[in-house]
Amino acid sequence: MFDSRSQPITPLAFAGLGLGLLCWAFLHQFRVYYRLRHFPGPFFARFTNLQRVFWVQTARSHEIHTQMHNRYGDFVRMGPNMISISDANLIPAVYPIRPGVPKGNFYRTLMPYSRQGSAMPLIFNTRDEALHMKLKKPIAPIFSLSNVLTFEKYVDQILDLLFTQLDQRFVGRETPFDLGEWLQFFAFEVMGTMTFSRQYGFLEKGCDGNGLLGAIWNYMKTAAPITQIPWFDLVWYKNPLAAALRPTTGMPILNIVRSAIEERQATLQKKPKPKSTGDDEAANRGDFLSRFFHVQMKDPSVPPWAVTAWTFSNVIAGSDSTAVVMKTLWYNLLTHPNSMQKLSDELAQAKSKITRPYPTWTEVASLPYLDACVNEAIRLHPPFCLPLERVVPKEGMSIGNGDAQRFLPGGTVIGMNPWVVNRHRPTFGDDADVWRPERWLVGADRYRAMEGSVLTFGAGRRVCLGKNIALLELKKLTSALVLNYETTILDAAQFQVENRWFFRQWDLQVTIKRQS
Ligand code: HEM
Repeated sequence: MFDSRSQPITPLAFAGLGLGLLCWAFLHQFRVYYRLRHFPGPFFARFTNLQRVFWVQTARSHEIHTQMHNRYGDFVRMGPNMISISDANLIPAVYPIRPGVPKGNFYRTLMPYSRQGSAMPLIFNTRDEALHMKLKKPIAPIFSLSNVLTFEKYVDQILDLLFTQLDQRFVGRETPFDLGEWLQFFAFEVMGTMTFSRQYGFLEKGCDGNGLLGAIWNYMKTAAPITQIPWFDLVWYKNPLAAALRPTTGMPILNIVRSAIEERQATLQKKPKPKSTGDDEAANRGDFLSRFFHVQMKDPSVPPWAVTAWTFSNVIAGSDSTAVVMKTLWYNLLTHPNSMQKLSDELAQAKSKITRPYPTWTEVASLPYLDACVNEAIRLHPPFCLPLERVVPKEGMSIGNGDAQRFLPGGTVIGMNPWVVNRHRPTFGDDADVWRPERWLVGADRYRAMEGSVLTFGAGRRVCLGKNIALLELKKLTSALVLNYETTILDAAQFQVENRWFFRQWDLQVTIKRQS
């Protein structure tokens, strides 16, 4: 009888095995190269994603992606299996409302990972379309505009805190300070208060005292290069051995969320249980956390960890992103005195009386110039600036019209970079790179066309859930600041940007006085 254990492995067998592996690797690489050979792109992108990693590490990948599209056209092969698309008209094809074009592994790298458990899926990062619906459907109504307005009182509360601090620390002292940092503090405090009625203390202390903001930035910076080679995430970060040996980057944020939830759970347990779960009205007067608990109580199909996932989503997706747009908006208002003057005149001459010191949403929501400035800032500086990746369904799909139509085989990763799309010249004009709010004031049809072509909030099935909250904050904060303060930028050249997938800015040094 043949006994394999007794057969020594000969050098010849080794050589055969090595040769077999080499052939397999070669054929695999050739197949990967061949599938997308029709798409133009930089040479190395046909064979490796490392170039994409390198681009991210330069912190200027938005510029590199723009150059690539200028050079190669609307469809660019940026990796062996990745096609980047730049034509704003193709947004509905790449990001359809229907299911079937799920998010790619890019998003797995953005899942928080803890030592206790595995990666936590959030509405934002889950690739599983059924789970996405399960998480999103029960809470989507909370984010509708009418519901969001029930959170307006929280914005006023934080505006009050911001103004008190600005008055005490900077007004009348000619002391320069980083307005960008204070806008970030503001956005975080608003989300913390709306979400779990807690302030982090950034505004009161005037700094990132507990290191939360640093931790979030670190989390984004660590994840950014890995998003381009997601397999590496499993080897280097998301496995029990790696997690046991070093702290995971998402931990401090999760800890704050968990402690707020535990505190609330303890309070709820002390209270007498309601006779029915039907008191929607009472629950909907509270913060997000009370509404999330209410939703969970009413719907047994909601997973037990959903409240943590929803709460974490609010903190991580809703604070820094809004702050980034605020910073761009303020940088541009301060460096374009003409825009500042127009906005100030609009507020002064508004037909309906504007409440001081904090205008209400109803008073400012439809002021055309304010709206144009907000839209222009949203267009010019998207806070998430790498292609938002999706996976082509296995039957493949055709994208584009006429001669420009391309067939993408199943499994191909496709995506559009909001920075590139928002500067699509045929859509936004030849001056797409510059601040010009007036482009939004040329009629309803043009406005709608441009609005549908801005990718800052994503699009389709996975479009941002918190857009109404962001707009509420942006319009209220901007109008309140313009009405109450006279702000002067010190040195516009100091303002810097850094794109690590999350695309943030630094150093918006200003001085302020109270408006006379
Ligand atoms: C100016 C501010 C904001 C910007 C630019 C922004 C941008 C985005 C983008 C680009 C996406 C989709 C990403 C993709 O396709 O991969 C997204 C999704 C999401 N955003 Fe926002 N966001 C902002 C504010 C907020 C706020 C304030 C909240 C919540 C309070 C929020 C919650 C979410 C959630 C839950 C999703 C996931 C939606 C889904 O997958 O169904 N965002 N956001």
